[in-house]
Amino acid sequence: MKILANDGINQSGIDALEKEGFDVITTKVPQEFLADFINKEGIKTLLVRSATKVRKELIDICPGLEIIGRGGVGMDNIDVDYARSKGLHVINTPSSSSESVAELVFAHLFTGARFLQQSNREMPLKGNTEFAKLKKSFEAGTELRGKTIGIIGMGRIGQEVAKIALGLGMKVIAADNQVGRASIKLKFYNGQFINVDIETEPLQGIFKHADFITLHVPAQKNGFMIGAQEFALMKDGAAIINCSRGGVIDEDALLDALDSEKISFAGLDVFINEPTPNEKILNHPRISLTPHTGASTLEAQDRIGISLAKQIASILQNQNH
Ligand SMILES: O=C(O)[C@H](O)COP(=O)(O)O
Repeated sequence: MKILANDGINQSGIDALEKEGFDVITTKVPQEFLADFINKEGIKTLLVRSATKVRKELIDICPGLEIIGRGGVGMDNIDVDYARSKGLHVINTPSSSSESVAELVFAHLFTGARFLQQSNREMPLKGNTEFAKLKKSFEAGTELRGKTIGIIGMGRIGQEVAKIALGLGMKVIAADNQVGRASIKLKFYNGQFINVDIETEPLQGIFKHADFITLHVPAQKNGFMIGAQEFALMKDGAAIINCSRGGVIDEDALLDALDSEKISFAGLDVFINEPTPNEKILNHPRISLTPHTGASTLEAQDRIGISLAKQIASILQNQNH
């Protein structure tokens, strides 16, 4: 049985699938030729990350498709309900990349707090001649320890962020519109068991008290979650990190908030359009940028590949019984 992994899959995933008897094709087929390829090659399982779109139209013209697998968390690139209504299996790997995304949040936080993006841009240009001047311009760095991080969205990734933050000595506050006001139990093991309860609170509390805000929510169906109004409610000099979905933050409002110094810095892994054509975002000295690489670690991609292989094998096993 042939599997097309159109956005790639790590070797561990390929090995695990081949062990189950699959033939894994990793050729990247452009979106416009995808349906033809699937039909011609008799592909029954299509694996994607976030780049390939699996919309109703594709599902309709590929009647042989049986399984759509998303190697990752967000399924906004797949018409999931429609696919399921047509009897297709749609699977994803919701817990495989949480740690990697959480670590990237802190990469952006440390970057912004210690001016790493400016250092990395400016040192090659003027590092030798203006070393002392550059050093002086980065003197207002801040520690994360002792600061308050506001986590919006306390799912798997939000909880991993909370654990790292606590380890760094930060105060954690959180909001989650799925659970409302609730107590979320964090369990972690670092050679000793530690249990910490986080009480979620309304968004307003996060805006008012957080020094750093990080977003861990799905793609928004009803417009931006963070726009000019929300920035206005934040603490002066707060920072914001978005490693969730692009449409969550209004990019124009973010640029205004940065330029008025309301917001000290931002870290963005996701953008309204990807790749982003927004030159102001790309060139802003106080935005740390990554090209949607939250889940792009060897470890996360290994776990993703193995999880997909296990789920596919189990679907087929159930079909054969
Ligand atoms: O939803 C996800 O899992 C992340 O956004 C990662 O997307 P990617 O697989 O395209 O890197």
